[in-house]
Amino acid sequence: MPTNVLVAYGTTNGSTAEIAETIAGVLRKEGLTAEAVPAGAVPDVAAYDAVVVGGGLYAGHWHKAARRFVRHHGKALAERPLWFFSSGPLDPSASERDIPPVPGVKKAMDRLDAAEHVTFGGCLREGAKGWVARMILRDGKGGDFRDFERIEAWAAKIGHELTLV
Ligand SMILES: Cc1cc2nc3c(=O)[nH]c(=O)nc-3n(C[C@H](O)[C@H](O)[C@H](O)COP(=O)(O)O)c2cc1C
Repeated sequence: MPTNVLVAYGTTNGSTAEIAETIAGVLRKEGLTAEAVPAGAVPDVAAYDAVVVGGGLYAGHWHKAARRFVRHHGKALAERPLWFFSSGPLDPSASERDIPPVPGVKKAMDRLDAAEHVTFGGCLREGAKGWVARMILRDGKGGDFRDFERIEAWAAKIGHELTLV
């Protein structure tokens, strides 16, 4: 049976979900079984051999659903190959240099022995929830800074690492 990978994500406005779907799609192309699922909708990770967890960044923290997910499933996650990603910066910085995980995510990485963390650019579009989002958009500071080439390359690397096991 092919390795079964869960890509769990925490999102408010859907852009992290699209990153997670892209990662799962690349892993499937690599011959693995993979699905992207909202972190809050995963009751159990027992069926998965490896896990990727991603969250949108909000005020210096991972999205709440991603934080809860790693807290609730910590023991099982620590027993599996594990990767983290964040999606946040609304500028090209994430494509230009490595942006380290926010402190809470770094702590979870150390605790659960995650293999790697990557920060991808974020996305904020018209219709985003909340008054802060509306203010950012009003100031012309929104946009889509996700680098799907980089996302796909990262997913392919995970796929290779899992098929080597
Ligand atoms: C209220 C608010 C707070 C944010 N805080 C951060 C932040 O602390 N760091 C960051 O890099 N991006 C921040 N962002 C940008 C979001 O992380 C970005 O829009 C991300 O793509 C959202 O993911 P989602 O669409 O999956 O919810 C913030 C956006 C909003 C609207």
